[in-house]
This record gives sequence, C-alpha cells and structure tokens, in this order.
Amino acid sequence: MDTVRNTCEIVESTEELDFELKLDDKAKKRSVPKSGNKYSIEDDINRLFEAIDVRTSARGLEALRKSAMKRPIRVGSSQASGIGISEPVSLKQALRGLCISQAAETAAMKRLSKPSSSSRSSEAGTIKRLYRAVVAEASGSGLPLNEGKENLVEITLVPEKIKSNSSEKMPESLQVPKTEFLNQAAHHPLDNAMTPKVTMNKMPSLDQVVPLVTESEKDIPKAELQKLNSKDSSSIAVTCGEIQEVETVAPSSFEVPVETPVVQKEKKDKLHPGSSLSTSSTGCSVSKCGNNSPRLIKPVFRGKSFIKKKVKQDPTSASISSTQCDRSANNDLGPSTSYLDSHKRDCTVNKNERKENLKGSPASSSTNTSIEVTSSVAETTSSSKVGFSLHCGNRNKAAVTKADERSRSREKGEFSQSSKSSIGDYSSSTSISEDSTLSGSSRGGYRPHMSKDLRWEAIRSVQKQHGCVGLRHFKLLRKLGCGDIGTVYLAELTGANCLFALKVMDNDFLVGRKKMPRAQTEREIMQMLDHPFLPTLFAHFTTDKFSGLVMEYCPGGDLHVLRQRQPNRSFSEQAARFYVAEVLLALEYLHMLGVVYRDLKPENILVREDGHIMLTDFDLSLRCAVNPMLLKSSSPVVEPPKKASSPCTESSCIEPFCLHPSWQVSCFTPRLLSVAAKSRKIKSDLAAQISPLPQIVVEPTSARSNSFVGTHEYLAPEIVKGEGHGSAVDWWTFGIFLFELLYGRTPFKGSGNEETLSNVVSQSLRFPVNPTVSFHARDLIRGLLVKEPNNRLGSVKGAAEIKQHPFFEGLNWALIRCAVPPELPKSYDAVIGPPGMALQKQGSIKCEELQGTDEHVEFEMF
Ligand SMILES: Nc1ncnc2c1ncn2[C@@H]1O[C@H](COP(=O)(O)OP(=O)(O)OP(=O)(O)O)[C@@H](O)[C@H]1O
Repeated sequence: MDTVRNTCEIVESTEELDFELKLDDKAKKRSVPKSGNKYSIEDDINRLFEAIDVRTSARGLEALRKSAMKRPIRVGSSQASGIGISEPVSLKQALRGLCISQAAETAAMKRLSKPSSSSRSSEAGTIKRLYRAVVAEASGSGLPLNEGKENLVEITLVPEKIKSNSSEKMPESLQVPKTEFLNQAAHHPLDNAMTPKVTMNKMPSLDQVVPLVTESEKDIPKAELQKLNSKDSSSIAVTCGEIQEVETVAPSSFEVPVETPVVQKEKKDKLHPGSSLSTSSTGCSVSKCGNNSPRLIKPVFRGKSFIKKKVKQDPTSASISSTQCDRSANNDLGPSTSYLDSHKRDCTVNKNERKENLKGSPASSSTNTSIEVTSSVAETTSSSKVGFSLHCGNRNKAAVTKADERSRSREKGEFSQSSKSSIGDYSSSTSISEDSTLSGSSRGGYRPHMSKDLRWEAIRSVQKQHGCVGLRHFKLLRKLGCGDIGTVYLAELTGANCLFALKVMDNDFLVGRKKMPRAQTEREIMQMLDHPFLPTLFAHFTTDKFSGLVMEYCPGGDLHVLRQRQPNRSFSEQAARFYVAEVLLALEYLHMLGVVYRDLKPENILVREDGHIMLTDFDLSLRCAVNPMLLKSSSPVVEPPKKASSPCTESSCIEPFCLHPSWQVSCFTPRLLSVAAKSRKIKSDLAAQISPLPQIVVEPTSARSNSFVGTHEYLAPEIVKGEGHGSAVDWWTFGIFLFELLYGRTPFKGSGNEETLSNVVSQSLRFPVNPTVSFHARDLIRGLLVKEPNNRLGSVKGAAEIKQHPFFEGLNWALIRCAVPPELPKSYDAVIGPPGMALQKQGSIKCEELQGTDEHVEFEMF
C-alpha cells in the first residue's frame, strides 16, 4: 500500500521476549491446579479470582463474586442509544447488549489455550466458566436485565459465528435499502450467534483444541507423505487453513511437508510448514541479544540491491533456506533472480508512478511509506558508531535525536521527506514462542465467519486433487501492488472461478535482506485471523524460490486513495466515524490475540466490495502475551436516570437499525408495568449501579517493545523517544488516523521527517479551522493524542474505553458490519465484483505476461 519503501536496520531489543517469559512465569504462578472435571459455579468463580488479575481488595472480590452470582446482567452502555437495555428482555437480547462475542472469546482462547501453557488454558477455562455461571445466573434469576455502563461484562468483539461476512451478505450492492436489512436482520445468522447456547457451544473448548499439524502428520503414513511429495515436488510445504481440521479432512487432502531436511527440521522445531525459511533467520536474529535499546545499524538503500544478480545469503542465519534454495535448480517454478531483480526495479518505478499520479493533490505527499528496521547483532556495532544531530531545542531533544538518527539515515538514501514511512523490525518473532506459532497454525482453518465461503471449497478441492496448493494453481491476472517484502497479484484459482490476492515473496530476497521474520510474522498473524474486518488467509505455500500467501481479495482500493477522491480530500464526519469504528473493532480483535498492530494508516485499510473495510499488512506487528484482566470499577458512578431526549436514547439496539420491538418496549412498556415490577426494576437498577459487575479487559497493556516501528507521521511519541512502547501506540495511531480522515492531513506533519518527529514529541495538538469538525470528534482525537501513553485513552481498557466515547454514541458495535457503508464516489474506479468470484471484465486486463504454468511462471516482484 505504500508507494515508496525505505529500509534501515536496527537491532531489535529482547525486551519483548523477556516480557513474554515473565508473563509465562506469572501465568504459571497463577495457574489453577486441576481438581477434576466438574466444577460448581462457586468453584469457578473462586478459581477465577485465583487465576486472574483482580484489581480489587479481598472485600471487593467478595462483593464482585456475589454480584456475579446473584445480580442480573446489566446490559449496554447508556451512552449508546443502540445498546442499552432498560427493560426485561430475553437472555438472547441481553447477550447481544453485552457484546460478548464468540470472536472475542475465541480471540482470548487463541491466546490462552496454547497447549504448552497450561496456566493460560486454566485462565481461559475459568473465564469461560465464569461467563457460563453469570449467564446461567442471569437467566435463572428471572430478574430483569438492566443497563448501565459501569456494569458491563465486556469483551467487545464481533461474534465469530457470524456467517454474514460482508462479502457473503452484501454482494449485490453497497446501497441496499434499510428495509431490506431489516428483513434480513430478522433471520440474521447473528441471531443464532448471539444466543448463549450457540455461543458457548461454538467456542472451541480447551480440551478440544484442534490437533496441531505436527500431530496430524504423525497419523499419516510415511508412504503417503512420500506420495504427496512426489505429486508436486515444487510445493515444499503448503498449508491451507483447513488442513488443521484434521477430523474432517481426508488424509489425501492434507497439505503436508515433504520429507526433506527442511521439513524434518521444522518438525523437530515444531514449526509450521512454511515457516522453515524464516526459522533460520529468526532463529539467529531472535536470539537473545541482550540489547534493550534500539540502535541504528546502517541505512540500506534498496535500490542498490536491485542490481544484484543474486542476493547473497547470510550463512549464519539462512542455513535452512540454503538447503531449500539448493534444490531450486530442479524445482524452480519461478523466474531467475536476475529476472526478478529487473522487475523489482519496475515495481519501484511503479510505486513512484503512483506517487506521481497522486501529485497535484495536497494529500499526495502524504502517501505513507514503510520503513523497515531489521535486527542484526552483527551490524549493531557499526551502526551505533554513526553520529547524528537534530535541531529539537527542547528537553526532548535527546530522544528525538535518537529517533532522527534513524530518520536521517533513511532520508539520506531511502525515501523522500514527503512520504509517510513505516519502520519495521523483527519484534514479532521475539515475543512469541514456537509453540504458540504452532497453536496459531493449528487453528488456521477454524474460521467460522468464512467457513461457508466458496473460496474455501475451491481451495479444498485443489488440495484434494493435487495434494497441495501452489503457485501453479493460480492464474495471475494483474499486479495489485508491491510491498516491502513481496508483490501482491490478483489471482484466479484455475478452474475455480475464484479470485484471491496472492502475495508472492522471493525467498532469496527475504533472506538476503533479513526480511524473512517479517514475512513469517505476517503469515503467522494472518493464520490466526477470523474477523470480518481482517483478511482471511486461505492458504500459504513455500517453494524453493517463492513463498506465497493466498488471501482474500479486496477490490475497493485503500482508504488513502479513497480519501483523495472525496470532496476536499477529507471524509465527512459520518463516513469517518464508520471507518474508524470498523478499524477499532479490528484493532480490538488483534489486541485480544496479542497483536499490537503498529502500522495503522489509511494505506493499510482496504475497502471491500461491499464498502466495509479490511485492515491489512501485519509484517510490522508486535506479537506479545495478553492476559485477560478482571477489572472492578473503582468508583461506581451512580448516575441519575437519564432523561430520554428521544425515545431511542435509552433503547436496546439489538437489531441493525434500531427500529425494533425492544426499542418500543423500552420506551413505552414502563407505563404498563405493575407496581411490583416497577419497584423490582428500580431496585435492580440501583443495585447494579452500586455494585457493578466486573469488566474483563483483554488488552496487551503490558506489552513492551523498544523497536522503532511505524510511519513517521503516525509514530507515537514514546516510539520516537525510544522509551519503549506497548499497545497504546495503536491508540495514538488511531487518533492520527481519525484526524487524517477528517482533516485530510496528519496533525504533526513537518516539512521533513525530522521536523515531523520533533513535532510528534513536542508540538501540541492543534485543529485546523476547516473543515468544521464536531466537538466530540475533536475530543476523541484529543484523548487519543495524549503524548504520555499512560494517560492516553485506551491505555487501560483498550478499545472498550474508546468505544464508549460520545463520538460513537448510538453506534451499534455488534452489528456495524450490517450497516450501510459510506457511499463510494462515482469516480472511484475500484474493480467491484461478486465476492471472490472472477471478474466479468477480466478479458480487458492485460496480464498475459503474468500467467503461470507448471513449467514456467513469470511474474514481477517488488
Ligand atoms: N488482499 C488484498 N486485496 C487487494 N489488494 C491487496 C491485498 N493485499 C494487498 N493488496 C495490495 O497490494 C499492495 C501491496 O501490499 P503489501 O501488503 O505487499 O505491501 P504493503 O501494504 O505496502 O506493506 P509492506 O511493505 O509492509 O508489506 C497494497 O498496496 C495493496 O494495494
């Protein structure tokens, strides 16, 4: 998504790793010994308090416990007219209001139920049991469910059982009339998804953890493996997400690594197939360097590398890759490196072309460009000798100087000052164990929200037919774009009439540039994802020469381009609210998975065919441990009953468009209530306000990294200062993002990167006079762009805090995917077609040169 990429190399700190280890220890200490399979509710609750951080006194705990056991569930936020429930409602409705989604729980589970971490499993189980207990109590109590924002049990994510993936639900048009949605809503799969029974049944229980690939491999006879190998020797290791659904997939359809030294090594290391290439480099660079500060190594001008015939591999870090590459003479499906190199130059030109195309618009200069920062112990020494200076002129000078060292080095040879640049590192691979990688892989195919998608069927059928999915199964239609680590093509699965975005990466290039860990991070994260606003990874493969990610294709371009097509090059407040809300849900989900995104910018947000968004690009993300925390509201606020300014403000919005029976009940039924019912309701309302239910936060608030990662105009001050950062950086970037959508520019942009960084650290936030933006929007931005991360909105409770800001008042978070997205401008020439299906107008795309066959595949790289 970036037009110009820039690279420089710094050493990744091991702080993240240390943190991970500490957390593991902590988690172990907190782990609850198993005492049998049956638990009473009280036991569960007790175990919960033993197992989870509870920020409350012992007395408070008791109150909480009682509250959880006896109190009716209070639902919704009083701020959000669409969510609160003030009248007796069904349990189903209550759960809707609670916004406890399967996806949220699954996200937590995914992080918590690693086979290697019994303590985490124990925590997750305890939370689940608590949830069940609370639900059971609530449903059994017969008490009305009340509203009040202080008594949420809040894991706010989108239910994963939703079948109404945007691409499935709204293929026809972006502008389906409301009434149609209302009709749909009546039978919306969400209805089922949100019923407690289904929700819990669909939760992958901890003892039903899907077998790991390595496990399943054990069950496959060696002869079968060899047979599969001989079927397609070009595909060394291909893994489709569904493979891990071992029970349901016939052995012949398994994507299994062939018995090469590479794979053996992978198995030994319990790495997922496909990760082999990165194992070596990760293995070296991820080793504990004992260096906790980011240091500039040396700037690398990518252009230089383009003229190299072949990238020399690092002998210390690429032994595995070397093994694979040796085999490439026989198995090479792709063009020679020199061929690719020439195309890499082409692509660089293309990137610049794109930038040129955008010139002439004020926003054009803000095209964001990623900077890569890789880590290497060997290079640290030389780089640390480089001296820099920066004119900051304040107490932050030193910090900014540090950052600007990197900036300047990048500016020298890597990118123009006007570009917004991302800075990458190896951090992701430092903070997660191989075991957890396997855990993520093992669940790669469990994607309920996409499970009925035709593309899965198509991929599965190729698998069945050929034993694996590889490059040769795709017809490359056109290039969608070049990134720092690979080139993305629009590709059609041969004979399937299904479109995918196929990211192809040159292994030699990745190894030579020490970008393999980034590629690995991206793949590992994508394997975990199952969310409507995040891309689905259908398959990935690794040949001797190339690695590939078979992703969901997103035809609508990115938000950066879309913004420039808007009048005044900025979005209306309503449109901005929609986009940032969807991004917020995606970030929330990522955080629950223990992923700090770190590279939020409009360029990384693609627009789907139905107008909803897809957040992409995870190679700069940080993976870390995340511990669910049970928070007790420190000071229960007893709010006077709100006066409804309109009938809707106190309603429980459990349907997409608010106009539903419960709204009417909410507004008019009280008159019909009996005196007893009224007094019962008042009592329960009051009690709920006095001793609110706990709030569960699954936010990696303790994650730390010292890496210099991000995009200049989006960098958080703590990153610029090199003080170490955590998940709060995503909330900073979220603020910049909202600012840019509304004002058409970022708030701290200077004439160059140095000035930008200096502004980020020291300049106070100022809002342009034009366009006019509401107080709430500005207030939210102000809360997010707090320089001190600990005081930043979202730093404590993550997305849950942000969602409650008045800017989002009235927004139905649970059903935003069913809302009508902002209208795309008429001139917006995104290629729209039915979800995942080949385009009708394909004939007009001149991509003959990209076609691949078994014998020869030609395509452009970088
Ligand atoms: N799933 C997708 N559907 C449609 N287009 C995509 C998809 N993924 C990527 N693209 C396009 O391909 C381009 C390159 O994407 P890619 O992720 O490789 O690079 P990037 O976003 O620039 O980030 P990085 O350099 O950090 O990898 C993007 O700019 C985007 O326009």
